[in-house]
Amino acid sequence: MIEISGLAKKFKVENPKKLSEQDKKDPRLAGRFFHSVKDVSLRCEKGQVLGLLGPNGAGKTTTLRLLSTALHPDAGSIMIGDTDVVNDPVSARKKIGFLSGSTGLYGRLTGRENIAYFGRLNGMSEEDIDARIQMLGETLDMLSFLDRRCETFSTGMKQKTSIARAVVHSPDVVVLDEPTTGLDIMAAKTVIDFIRDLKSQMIPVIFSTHHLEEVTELCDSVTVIDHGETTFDGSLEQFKALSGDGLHASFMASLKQGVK
Ligand SMILES: Nc1ncnc2c1ncn2[C@@H]1O[C@H](COP(=O)(O)OP(=O)(O)OP(=O)(O)O)[C@@H](O)[C@H]1O
Repeated sequence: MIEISGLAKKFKVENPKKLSEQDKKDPRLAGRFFHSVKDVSLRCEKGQVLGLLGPNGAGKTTTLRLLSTALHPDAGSIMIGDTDVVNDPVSARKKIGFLSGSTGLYGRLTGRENIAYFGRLNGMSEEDIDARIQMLGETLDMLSFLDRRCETFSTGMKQKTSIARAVVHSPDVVVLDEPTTGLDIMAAKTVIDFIRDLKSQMIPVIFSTHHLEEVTELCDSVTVIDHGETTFDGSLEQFKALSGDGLHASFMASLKQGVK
């Protein structure tokens, strides 16, 4: 189970002139600080898939980076089971598989070498790494290109390799930041099937997306973040019930109504 409550994170704005026009007008900008995440709470039970939705700049990536220990929050708590992520990030990191939108692969290493390197960082034996890569290679349909250098990879090949790398150590929970963005239909389907497979193993998954059809297909619960605050956190059924007019209308309603 993953439980986040009252999460907040602000960034010091070094050069206000460099802010985007959207950020300059954003009420989260206060003096020299931009309060990217102001009050985010969510809950994802064992074996559930949670879809994190929100407009551009809402604070989804910042929330997921806080959850994955890449950032330290200013306020709030994050629990994975009985592990306190904020106060014990080293233990928490072993439990989390995190796909960030920005992690690069080592271009001169093969896909297999990139994944194996992370396995070693996580203290896995060579035997376990080999077996795990074989399994992930099959599930993510990567066997045909695993032994090529990553610098030759397509976007889809890179994303599959990044996902395999994120979960090589068999984490208890998986956190994916926009895992299907930029992928073609076949690669996106493989990633969706992979998330479904994690769910069947009772591994909770939190992923951010702008694709509402992925939410219908995969999610048990939905959290909407708007301007750094949770405006909806509930089951897919409750989310659908926000409007009788489809998921897009539910999303719009979740922003307007500020339903908690
Ligand atoms: N290091 C930083 N310094 C200053 N502002 C930041 C920093 N990181 C993020 N922000 C701002 O915080 C806000 C939230 O950003 P974040 O990337 O979390 O949004 P998002 O919901 O993931 O957006 P998108 O859907 O576009 O990926 C944005 O306005 C962004 O410009």
